[in-house]
Amino acid sequence: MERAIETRGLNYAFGSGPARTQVLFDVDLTIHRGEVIVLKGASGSGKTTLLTILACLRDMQDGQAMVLGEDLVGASAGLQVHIRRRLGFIFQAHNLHDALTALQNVRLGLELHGGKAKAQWRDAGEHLLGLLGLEDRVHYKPRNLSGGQKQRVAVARALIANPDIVFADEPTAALDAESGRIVIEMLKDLAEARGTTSLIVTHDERVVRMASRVLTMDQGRLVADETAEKTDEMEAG
Ligand SMILES: Nc1ncnc2c1ncn2[C@@H]1O[C@H](COP(=O)(O)OP(=O)(O)OP(=O)(O)O)[C@@H](O)[C@H]1O
Repeated sequence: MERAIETRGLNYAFGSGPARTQVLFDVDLTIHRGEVIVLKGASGSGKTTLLTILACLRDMQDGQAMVLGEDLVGASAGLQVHIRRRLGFIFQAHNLHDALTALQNVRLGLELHGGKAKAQWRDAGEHLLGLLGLEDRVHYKPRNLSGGQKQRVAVARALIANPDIVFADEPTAALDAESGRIVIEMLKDLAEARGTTSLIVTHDERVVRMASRVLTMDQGRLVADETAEKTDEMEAG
């Protein structure tokens, strides 16, 4: 199976000199295409730090990491941008643009990519917003949307450009149970249909139960790696 993410001996520290605090220790991780993975662990255990390194939002310091076949060690700013174009981001602070409607905000997710033809993005954007239960909010501006609705717009924006890996940090925190389930189901459908990989940092037990694999961090180390039993299908081959 093709690898989406691979790390070996990854270490990371904040600060320098006497203020230096190491927050990631010797992280070894292999994630294949099409896996929907939850990363959990106590507050401060290093989940967000690991996520932002793998998402090329933070420079590597020590160890090895490959993302989508590209080496992050010594990666130039240009290479980091190239990798980031193949990623989707769903963060808690959804950062929607106030002056734009829901649909226009979703379009922003494409501007870095320039992938889809103009006529298509609109349909794709409306389709995604519809799947997320926002068909009657397509032309609303963020100030007229609830927190959970804004979060769903951010999900659509992250997915519009067909990313190879989706990085999500507490994507369901602002959502009710049903909306949260829909978002995770979408990520699972994309995994199935396109081999999209998702790495989801969450404390939400409902999300943990839906993941195909659950990684647990404790004080900067990966301490557990559990694969959910496949009950409804057999592994091909
Ligand atoms: N910019 C920073 N400067 C210094 N220390 C930081 C910085 N960002 C995070 N840390 C520290 O690194 C450690 C790991 O933080 P991180 O945000 O990765 O944890 P987390 O597992 O995502 O926590 P949470 O579940 O609360 O979001 C914590 O001790 C935190 O205080």
